[in-house]
Amino acid sequence: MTRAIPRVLSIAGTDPTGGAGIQADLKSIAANGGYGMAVVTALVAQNTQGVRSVHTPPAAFLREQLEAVSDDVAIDAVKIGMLGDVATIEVVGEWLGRVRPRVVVLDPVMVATSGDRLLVPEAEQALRELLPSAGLITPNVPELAVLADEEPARDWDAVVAQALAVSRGWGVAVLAKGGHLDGDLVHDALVDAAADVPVRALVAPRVDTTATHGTGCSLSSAVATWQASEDDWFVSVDRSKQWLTESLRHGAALRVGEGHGPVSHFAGLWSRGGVRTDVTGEWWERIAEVRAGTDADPFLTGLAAGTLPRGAFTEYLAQDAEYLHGYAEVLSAASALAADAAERAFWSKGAAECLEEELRLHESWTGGGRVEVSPTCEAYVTHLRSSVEAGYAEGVAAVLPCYWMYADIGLRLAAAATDEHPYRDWLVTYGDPSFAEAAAHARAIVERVARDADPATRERMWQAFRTSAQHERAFFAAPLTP
Ligand SMILES: Nc1ncnc2c1ncn2[C@@H]1O[C@H](COP(=O)(O)OP(=O)(O)O)[C@@H](O)[C@H]1O
Ligand SMILES: Cc1ncc(COP(=O)(O)OP(=O)(O)O)c(N)n1
Repeated sequence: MTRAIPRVLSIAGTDPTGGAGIQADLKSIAANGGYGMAVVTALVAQNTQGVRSVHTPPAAFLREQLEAVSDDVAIDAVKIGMLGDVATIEVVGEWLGRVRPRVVVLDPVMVATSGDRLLVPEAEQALRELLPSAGLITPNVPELAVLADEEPARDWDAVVAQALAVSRGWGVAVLAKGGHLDGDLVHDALVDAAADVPVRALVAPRVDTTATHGTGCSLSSAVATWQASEDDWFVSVDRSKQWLTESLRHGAALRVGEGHGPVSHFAGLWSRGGVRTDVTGEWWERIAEVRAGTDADPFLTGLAAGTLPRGAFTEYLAQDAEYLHGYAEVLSAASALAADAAERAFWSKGAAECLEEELRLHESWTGGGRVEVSPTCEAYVTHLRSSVEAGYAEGVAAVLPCYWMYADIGLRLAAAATDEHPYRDWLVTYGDPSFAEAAAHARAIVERVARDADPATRERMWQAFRTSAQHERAFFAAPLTP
C-alpha cells in the first residue's frame, strides 16, 4: 500500500538565502516525505550573516492567505515559525481556533542565530498565550527562557527544568533543544508534564560545523511532517533528528554564504541516489586544488610559453607513450567489463585511439623507441590497473581524470599554439574538439555509473578518481623534478 503523502502547511517568515524560514521548511517537509505548502507571515531581508530588515504584510492579507489554503486543501499538519508581532499572532491564533488542524508544531522563533530579533519584545506574552494551540513547541535555549520568564539555562538539567515548567504552565508538550549548549553530544528532550514519562531524552553526536542556520525551522517542519503519519511525538522527533544530523553533516559542502550556512536538506536522499545530482561535477570541484596546482606547474607554464627545454618535453612524451600502453590496456579491460554495448564500444574505441593516433604523434617526437618506465608512470598505471581490477565502476572513475584534465588543460594550451610555437603539433592535438567530446562522453558514462552505484561503491569511485587526478599532476611535474 502506498503511504499517503501528508499535506503540511508552514506558516512562517522568509529567508531569501533558503536556509531558514519558509524556504527551509518546504525543503524539510519534502525531504521527510511530505507535500509542503506555505503562508508568509513576514518578508525578511536576511542572509547567512544576519537580518537586514523585515516587512510584515497587512494582517488582513495574512488571513486571506490562510483561508485560501484551508478553504481548498485538507491540511494534515501545520508548522508555525516566525510570527513577528501581536497582530500576526492574533490572526494565526484565530485561524487555528477555527480550522483546528490535527497536528500543530509551533517553533517560537524570537531571535536568529545572528542575534537579530524576529519577534518584537511586546509580542512575547501574546506568543506565550498561543502555546496551548499547539501539540508541540520547539524552543531553543534562549526562547525557552523567555517562555519560562527566566534567565537562559546554562546546563542541560536547567533546560529540562524550564521545559517542564513551561509544559506544566501552558499545557503543551515541549521539545527542549540543546544546540546552544557545549559538548561533544547534543541533548534534546521531549518534555510533557502530563505524560506518564514526562522527560524522554534524545542524544546525538554534535556535528562540528558552522552550517547551523535554520536548524530549528528545519527540525520543527520535519517533526510536523512525521507526526501527520506517525501520531507519536517521540517517534516523529527521533526520525527528524536522524535526518537533521545527516543534513547537518553535509551542510558545509553546499558552500552557501559567508556566515552560518544552511543544512543540506536533501543530502541523505542524494547520497542514496533518490534524487539526481551531478556526482562528477562535485568530484571536479573537490579536485580544484589539484587542478590549480597542475595549471601552475612549471612544465605546463613552460610548455604554453614555448620555453620548456626540449629534453624535458621529449622525456615527458616518452613516458606518456609508456603510459598510453598501460592506459589502453585499462580501457580495454573497462570495455570488457561494460554491461552496456555503447559503453563497451566507447572504451574500446578509446583504447584503439590511444595506441594508434596518440602513439603515432609521440613517435614523431621520440623516434618511437621504448624507454624505462619512470616510477611516476609506473605508479599511475598500477593505480589504474588495480582500479579496473576492483570493478567497472572504480575502473571508469580512475580513467576519467586523464580524459577530463587533458581536455581541460588542452583548451588552454591550444590557445597558445601560434604558428611558430615549438610544440604546436602537440598543443593542437589536445585542443582538438574531438578530444573534448570524448572527455564529455567519458564523463557522462561515469556520471551514470556513479548515480546507479550504492554509496560505498560511489565512495570508492571518488577515491579512484581523486588518486588519478593526483597522478596526473605528478606526471606533468616529473620531467622538471630533479
Ligand atoms: N552542531 C550540531 N550538531 C548536531 N545537532 C545539532 C547541532 N546544532 C544544533 N543541533 C540540533 O539542531 C536542532 C535545533 O537546534 P538549536 O540550535 O538548539 O535550535 P535553533 O536552531 O532553533 O536555535 C536540535 O535538535 C539540536 O540538537
Ligand atoms: C524567517 C526566519 N524564521 C526563523 C529564523 C530562525 O531560524 P532557526 O531555525 O531558529 O535557525 P537559526 O537561524 O536561528 O539557527 C530565521 N532566521 N528566519
